[in-house]
Amino acid sequence: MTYRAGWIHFTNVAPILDSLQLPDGVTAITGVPTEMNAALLDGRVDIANISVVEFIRNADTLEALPDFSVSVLGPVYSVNLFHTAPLQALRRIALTSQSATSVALLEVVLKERGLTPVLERAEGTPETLLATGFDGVLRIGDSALREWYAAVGPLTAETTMTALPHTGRAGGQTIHVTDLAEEWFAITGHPFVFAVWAYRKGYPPPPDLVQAMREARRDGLGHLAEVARRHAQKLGLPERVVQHYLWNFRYHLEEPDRLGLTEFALKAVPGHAPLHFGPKPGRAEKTSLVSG
Ligand SMILES: C=C(O[C@@H]1C=C(C(=O)O)C=C[C@H]1O)C(=O)O
Repeated sequence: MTYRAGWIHFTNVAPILDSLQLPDGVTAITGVPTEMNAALLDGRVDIANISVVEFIRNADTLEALPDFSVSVLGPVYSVNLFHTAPLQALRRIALTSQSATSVALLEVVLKERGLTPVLERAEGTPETLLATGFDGVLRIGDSALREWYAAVGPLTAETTMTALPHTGRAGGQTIHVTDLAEEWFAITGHPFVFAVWAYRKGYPPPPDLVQAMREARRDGLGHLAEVARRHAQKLGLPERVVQHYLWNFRYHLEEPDRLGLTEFALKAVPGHAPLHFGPKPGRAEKTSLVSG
């Protein structure tokens, strides 16, 4: 029988997915987070790297791989609130329909800061939305990374990504950029987990798929400069920017990531069912970070 995978194929998972060789009997489709969340929940795929908040909301029916995630400690660069007024003064924020986790993270951040702007789903670029009655726009993924860099770049030989300003220009106006993972770090001191690889309980992926994913991740992280070069071209961004962007992710769901996940689950989905993870890989299956 075929085992069906659904991949959110944003650039941030390129170090895992680019060199993944699917074993025989495994098929894959791709889509944005909300599409892959729905595909897993309504049974069109058997495993997907889904929005972590959907994993938490559906903890009674889902389980996740114990050693895979898309996490960061500090800024992420691609989950951004673009705004024209200061954060404290925002009245109306447009939400991307691609995201579940980042919407929930925005709600947590606003609550922690005691802010109550109106949140509405609306599509478009930050420029067009900010010109049509919204004073904040939430964006995720590759387009958010590009829009962030267009507003606050360029990166010069003397600066680093973390030194880039949080204010820039777009469409002739001043734009503030609030990185939601950086906000999370300021509030909690923990990493933020955006995605986990989840499947329906009792229907785990075949071991050769998981092994292939571990090998692909080892290969991707061991050749990060090449992955970054390829994707810099696709994104139309400098290689240094994409290399820093990718190097900054944590893909292993380690103890600090789990602490961040537990805290987010408490804040975003109070009363959720216990979270379940598959068995950790045995010694023989463990893969080191560097290839060779
Ligand atoms: C960091 C990101 O994480 C993604 C954000 C998601 C969401 O907001 O629901 C889901 C999966 C993640 O891979 C990003 O897209 O920029």
